[in-house]
Amino acid sequence: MELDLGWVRDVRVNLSATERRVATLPGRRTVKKDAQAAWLLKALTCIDLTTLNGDDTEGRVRRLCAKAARPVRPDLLEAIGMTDRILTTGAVCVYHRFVATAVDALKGTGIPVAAVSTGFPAGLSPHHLKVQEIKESVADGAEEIDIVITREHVLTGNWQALYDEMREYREACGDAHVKAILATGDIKTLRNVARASLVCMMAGADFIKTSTGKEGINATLAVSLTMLRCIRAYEERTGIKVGYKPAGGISTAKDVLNYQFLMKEELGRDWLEPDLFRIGASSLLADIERQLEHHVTGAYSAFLRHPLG
Ligand SMILES: O=C[C@H](O)COP(=O)(O)O
Repeated sequence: MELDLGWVRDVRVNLSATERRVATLPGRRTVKKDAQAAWLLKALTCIDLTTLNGDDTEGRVRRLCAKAARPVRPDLLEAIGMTDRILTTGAVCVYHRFVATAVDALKGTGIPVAAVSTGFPAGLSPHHLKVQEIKESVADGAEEIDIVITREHVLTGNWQALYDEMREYREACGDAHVKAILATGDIKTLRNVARASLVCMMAGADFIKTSTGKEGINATLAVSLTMLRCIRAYEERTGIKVGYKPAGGISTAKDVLNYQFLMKEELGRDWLEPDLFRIGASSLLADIERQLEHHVTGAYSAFLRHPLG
C-alpha cells in the first residue's frame, strides 16, 4: 500500500501496560507432558535454523542442513509416535556466501534457504550493493531474504526513506519472501518499533523480524507484543496477514513456549504455523530435543549430546 504517514505518526505505545501484559504471561500459561511435547514439535517446525558467524564454513552449513532435515533423533520420534510425520525446521538461515551450499545440501527436503542480505547485520553498505546482494542471493536459490533496515531512517523519523528502501528491497526479492529486520535493540523505543513495523508492512514485508541477533538487546516479549499488535492492526485495516519472526537470544524451550503463547493469544491459531511464524535461533533446537528426550526417558542429557552445526 501507499505510505500512510498519518497512521504512522498517530501510533502510540503504552510502555507500562505493555510491560505488565508480558510480565504476567509466563506465570499464567503453561503446558505439560504430551501437550508440551506437541507445542515443542510445532515450535521446531517454525525455527529458521541459523548460523551467522565469522567462522562459518561449508562444512558447518552442511551439518546444520542435515540437522534441519532430521531435527529429532529417530528413537525419540518413535517413542512419541511421530515416525509417520515429516518433521523439519522452517528454513535454514545463512549469509549470502553460503546460500548455494545450503540449497545444495537441502535438495529434495523442501526446506527453504533464507539469506541475510543487505549488508547484514549493520545494513550500512552502499545501497546499490545491498540491492545487488539480494538479487544474487535469489539467483543462488534463496527463497527467503532477511533484510536489515537502515536504523538511521527510524532514529531521524525519515519514514519516507524507510518506506522507499523497503519497497526497493521488496522488488529486488521478486518471488522470494522478504523478512524485514528492525533491529529493535537499536531503535530504542517501542513507539519507534511500532512505527517501523507499520512502514515495513506498508512497503510489502511478508514478515517483520525483531533482531539480527547481534544487537545488545535482541528479541523480547515487550517488543514482540508491540509488533504483534501492529500486525493485528495491519490485518484489520488491509486484510493482509503479515508473519512474525522473533530472533536473537531465544535458546530454551521455556522461552519459545512463551512466544508461542503470545502469538496464540494476540493473533490466533493461524500464527502458530511456519507460513506466519518463524523463530530465528541458532541453539534453540538443541534444548527442544533435550526436552523431548526428557519427556520420553525422564532424564536430561548434556548439551554436548545435541550438536547443531
Ligand atoms: O536470526 C537469528 C539470530 O541471529 C540467531 O540468534 P541466536 O544465536 O541468539 O539464537
